Amino acid sequence: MARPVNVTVTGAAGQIGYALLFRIASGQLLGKDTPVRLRLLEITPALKAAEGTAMELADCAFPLLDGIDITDDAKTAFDGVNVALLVGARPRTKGMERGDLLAANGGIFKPQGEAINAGAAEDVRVLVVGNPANTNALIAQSHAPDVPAERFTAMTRLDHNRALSQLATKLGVSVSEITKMTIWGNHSATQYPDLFHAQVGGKTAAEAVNDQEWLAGNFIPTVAKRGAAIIEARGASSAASAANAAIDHIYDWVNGTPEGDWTSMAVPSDGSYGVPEGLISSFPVVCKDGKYEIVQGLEIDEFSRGLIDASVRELAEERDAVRELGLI
Ligand SMILES: NC(=O)C1=CN([C@@H]2O[C@H](COP(=O)(O)OP(=O)(O)OC[C@H]3O[C@@H](n4cnc5c(N)ncnc54)[C@H](O)[C@@H]3O)[C@@H](O)[C@H]2O)C=CC1
Ligand SMILES: O=C([O-])CC(=O)C(=O)O
Repeated sequence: MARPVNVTVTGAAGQIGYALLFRIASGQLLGKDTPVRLRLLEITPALKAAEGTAMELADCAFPLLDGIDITDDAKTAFDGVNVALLVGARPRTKGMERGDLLAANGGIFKPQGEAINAGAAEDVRVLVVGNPANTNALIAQSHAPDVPAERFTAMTRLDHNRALSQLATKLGVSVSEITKMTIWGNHSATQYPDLFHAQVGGKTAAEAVNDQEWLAGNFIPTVAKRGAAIIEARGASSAASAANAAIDHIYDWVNGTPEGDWTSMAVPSDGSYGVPEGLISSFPVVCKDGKYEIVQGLEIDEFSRGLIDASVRELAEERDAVRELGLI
């Protein structure tokens, strides 16, 4: 049996945490041969609830679960961490301005970035789920100068999976018949799900759909606003589907994307496709040998260009706002 991998989950007592931890412990994050040691980071008032979840994890008797530690101290939580899932964040509440939200999250992601810098394992991989995910990842990354920047990523895999599902339903095909879906930009309503490079039945998805009105007026807004639609329907934000996407993101990063396919991850831009260097923006990526690479050379038409630019502009504004607040 391989050596146990240290997986830290922040916000472990929250709703995504509850949907995520059991799947990690059962081997779905890293594979059926890899034991995991879980570290749960919570704020002090939520430690008791995290203990309850840990009791339930114990009651599952997962053979791959090597141990569980619970803490409210970021330094302890990230000491020796191999996979860091940063889920806990400060949600926007009534009357809160955008700047207040960014500042409150800065108070979470700055110390967590510092703790990752201080104690993480050499091979650490970080996925930020907590919103605003891309900018929270940027804050954490900027406080971890000794960790390679590309190890900090943010989650757009839920958007990617939502896009696959919407397209499959429209075309009456299985999601497994669709490859090369891409989400560009920010995990927000400005994101751009791209059907001009997705493939289905030997054509691009845009050709297979052959309905620009549906693509622009229905598909894109449905995917981009799906989070809000779930909140409206469920009375709570997406949790199981978000946990599922986090599992997919890390699993593919570690084990590779399937041959001939790619996935979407928000990663630090190297300037590809005109996205300013350093912004943590969603791109098509291929994962291999435990690393990801941004897919190069895709032709971007005027329609896609405008939508990618708009989402990237929003990311640049968020970066400028956190810079002004002294958070990066
Ligand atoms: N990127 C994506 O696609 C998605 C992101 N999200 C975001 O994920 C985040 C978590 O969602 P839920 O689990 O539903 O929220 P939740 O409110 O149920 O749980 C969040 C947990 O984080 C904890 N927390 C707060 N500050 C913390 C800190 N400094 N350290 C450790 N834990 C801390 C809270 O005590 C709480 O238990 C939210 O920001 C949500 O908007 C949700 C769905 C999709
Ligand atoms: O809006 C939220 O809090 C949840 C979210 O990110 C999503 O479902 O995409």
